[in-house]
Amino acid sequence: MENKLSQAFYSKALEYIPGGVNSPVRACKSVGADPVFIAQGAGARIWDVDGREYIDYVASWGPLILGHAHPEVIAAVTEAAQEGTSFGAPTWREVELAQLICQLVPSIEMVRLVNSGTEATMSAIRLARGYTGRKKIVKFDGCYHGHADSFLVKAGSGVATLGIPGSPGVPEEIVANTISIPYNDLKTLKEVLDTQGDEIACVIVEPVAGNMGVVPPREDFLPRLREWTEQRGIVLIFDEVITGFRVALGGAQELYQVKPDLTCLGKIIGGGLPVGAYGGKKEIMNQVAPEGPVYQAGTLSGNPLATAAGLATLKVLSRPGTYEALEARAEALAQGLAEILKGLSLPVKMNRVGSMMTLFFTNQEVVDFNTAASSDTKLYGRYWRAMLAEGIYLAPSQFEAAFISLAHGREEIDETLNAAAKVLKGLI
Ligand SMILES: Cc1ncc(COP(=O)(O)O)c(C=O)c1O
Ligand SMILES: N[C@H](C=O)CCC(=O)O
Repeated sequence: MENKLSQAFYSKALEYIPGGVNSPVRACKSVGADPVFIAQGAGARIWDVDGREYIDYVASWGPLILGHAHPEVIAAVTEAAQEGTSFGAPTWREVELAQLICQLVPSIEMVRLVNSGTEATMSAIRLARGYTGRKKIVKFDGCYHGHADSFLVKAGSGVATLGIPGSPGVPEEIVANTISIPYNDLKTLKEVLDTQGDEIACVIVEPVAGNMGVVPPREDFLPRLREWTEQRGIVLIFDEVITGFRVALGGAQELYQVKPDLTCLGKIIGGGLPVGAYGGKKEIMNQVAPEGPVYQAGTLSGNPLATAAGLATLKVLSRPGTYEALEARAEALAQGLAEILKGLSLPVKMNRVGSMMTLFFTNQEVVDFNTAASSDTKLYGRYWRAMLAEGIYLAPSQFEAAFISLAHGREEIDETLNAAAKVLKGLI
């Protein structure tokens, strides 16, 4: 594979950027490859700096649900940029975006915009602690909530990919207040809530896990979580940074009909520009400064370009039939892959919720991090490299999701299935 320019950029990057990348999973270490440097994207496709074309299932790790360089998003960002890129003062698009989020996400009555998913989750747990006057937080093994100190305990995504148990630099005193328990495990959850409930400020959960690969919630997991936290005055936080506007217009809370107290958003609401948000019940959100005492701020928060891209994206997503179209494409891909796998004796399990899916290279049903971790990551690496050679760009880790966008049409799905048929046969 001709990749001279990617190699040259990577060599230079290694001199100036730790590991040559600005986020660890991009380094492709776990799939035994060097990163491909991307030059441009359009619709479902991207091109690397050496001119090779790929069908993209990373979608910037989820934000690009409309595909790359969607004309309405580009027009909105261009118009906003011509008016000025940042003011550090209130602007009208922030209010429009906040209103739209409150209208579309069932549990959100008020929302604060920030610059990343990490800022959103970090601020949400501070708010939950401030509101309840309690210190402990509960999270689930293999879920990833960004890289704030409190979350770097048995975390998913790059932390799981690189096999890092926690992180040096995170004080023990901080993570002593983080309890991490298995996903989908109601028995352990009940025990923890029964024994430590009055010290617990919040439970934070990915309502569909995406950062240990895709793991759907068991049928009673979210309803019990809601019921038991409410009974104990614990704030329930849905981290919908991936699932927000992905699995339904109103996110996982709409899909599963469970309302959290606070919701964290990011990715799609920025249409590919840096953004995050946390919102929920007015009674809790009113505790945020300057209305209340819980401090949180941001120089670029509510940025005109990011809010313009987010508004344009949400407007397209709000059109009738959008999620049905997305589901049809994802289902076609999933069915095609299932057909291919049926004829092969490969240890592969597929998990999918709407337009997010993962092929786990294991014989076990994947319901939590332990079962996800039973995957043969070396085999995934072989699959990834062979798919890349066929022009299919997948997440360079077993513990991530593949994202289907509205730009993935029949042509892209068929090309992907042809490649997968060839590659999966070659793995036997
Ligand atoms: C569920 C979830 N929460 C939080 C984050 C953190 O978001 P960001 O990378 O924008 O800080 C991510 C992704 O990185 C995520 O997938
Ligand atoms: N899984 C992460 C986010 O969802 C991947 C993004 C990153 O850490 O670079």
